[in-house]
Amino acid sequence: MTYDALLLVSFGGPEGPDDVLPFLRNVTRGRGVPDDRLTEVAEHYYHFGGVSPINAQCRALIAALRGELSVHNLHLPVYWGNRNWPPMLVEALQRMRADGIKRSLAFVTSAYGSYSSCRQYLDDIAAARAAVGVDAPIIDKIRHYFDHPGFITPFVEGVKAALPHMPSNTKLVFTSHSIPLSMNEVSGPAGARYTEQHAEVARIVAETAAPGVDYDLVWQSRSGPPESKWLEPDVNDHLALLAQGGTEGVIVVPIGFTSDHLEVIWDLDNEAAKTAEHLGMAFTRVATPGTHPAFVSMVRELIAERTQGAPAQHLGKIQTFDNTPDGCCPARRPPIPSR
Ligand SMILES: CC1=C(CCC(=O)O)c2cc3nc(cc4[nH]c(cc5[nH]c(cc1n2)c(C)c5CCC(=O)O)c(CCC(=O)O)c4C)C(CCC(=O)O)=C3C
Ligand SMILES: [Fe+2]
Repeated sequence: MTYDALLLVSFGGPEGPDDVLPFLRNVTRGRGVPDDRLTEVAEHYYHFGGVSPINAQCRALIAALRGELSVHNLHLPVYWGNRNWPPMLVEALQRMRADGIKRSLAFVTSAYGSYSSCRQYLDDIAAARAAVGVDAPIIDKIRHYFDHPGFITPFVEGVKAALPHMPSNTKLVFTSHSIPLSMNEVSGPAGARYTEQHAEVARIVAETAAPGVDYDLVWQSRSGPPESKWLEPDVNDHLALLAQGGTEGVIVVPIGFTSDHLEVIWDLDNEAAKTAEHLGMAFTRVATPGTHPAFVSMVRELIAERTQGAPAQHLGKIQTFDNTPDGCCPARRPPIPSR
């Protein structure tokens, strides 16, 4: 297959205080997220002047990708469209159509399966194509890359660099975004793909970077009404449990995320770090891939998989698809049970 463009698809985030509430409404439209939760999350954004770092991180990734592609003599224009805040997917597809793009690969800033981390991106791409209408470019999403060396390596390096500075009784704490249990249950053809893929990443990073050091996989940033069941334990509760058991330090590894956006700089660097401080534990948070050269090269390698049949690189042992087949994760989001 040949492609004439690469489209970066991301979440989007507010770029000033006036953007915060409209952005939150875009994200949670029809989702049953209570107002209390929105007010609380708005405060997290206001703490940073209403600016999420995610758009700047996308711009940095695009700049790095353009460099990477041109160094390798790949003349593929790079476009950018977000799901929830400008530049929106629709505008990106309109620009692509105006530029004569017929068929593009899409790299999504989420490495895993599940409705929220994969299918929702596909749904939003499909909706944007429908909105653009006739001659909208065809978009093929690049596969889940959770166990690609380019995603794993930055976390491995981060853990290795942190370990010598930590107390002897230190544990690794892998974290990702919590999702409703109902969403995890229907994720992937056999269910629980989201948690399985994360467990595999935690295992690979731990065994490579810190053999013999205990580790756990926990969840953060849960949303929805308090009564509904989401993946647990929460990172803060887990830190309390570790402290009770005599753990003196934690290396928190945010494997759920590709860049240091708000879930990382607020929910971990602020909330979880404070929790650790109250508990008297040393705390280090490892960087996300961001624009790490291995991560940037990974995108080029994933393109080569699709265009030149380059062998798929997988460090993990679980079966994954090269691409998301139609049957994978429900095309309609499983409802968050409401109160
Ligand atoms: C799995 C997952 C990822 C990782 C995969 C991926 O990266 O896509 C992710 C990423 C992100 N989530 C983000 C922001 C938000 N997520 C929310 C709400 C929700 N997230 C969910 C899941 C995920 N979210 C779910 C099931 C909800 C409940 C509502 C719904 O069913 O949709 C809300 C509403 C308020 C709240 O309740 O927190 C906000 C503001 C940002 C931007 C950060 C920034 O601005 O820097 C990013 C990268
Ligand atoms: Fe989210």
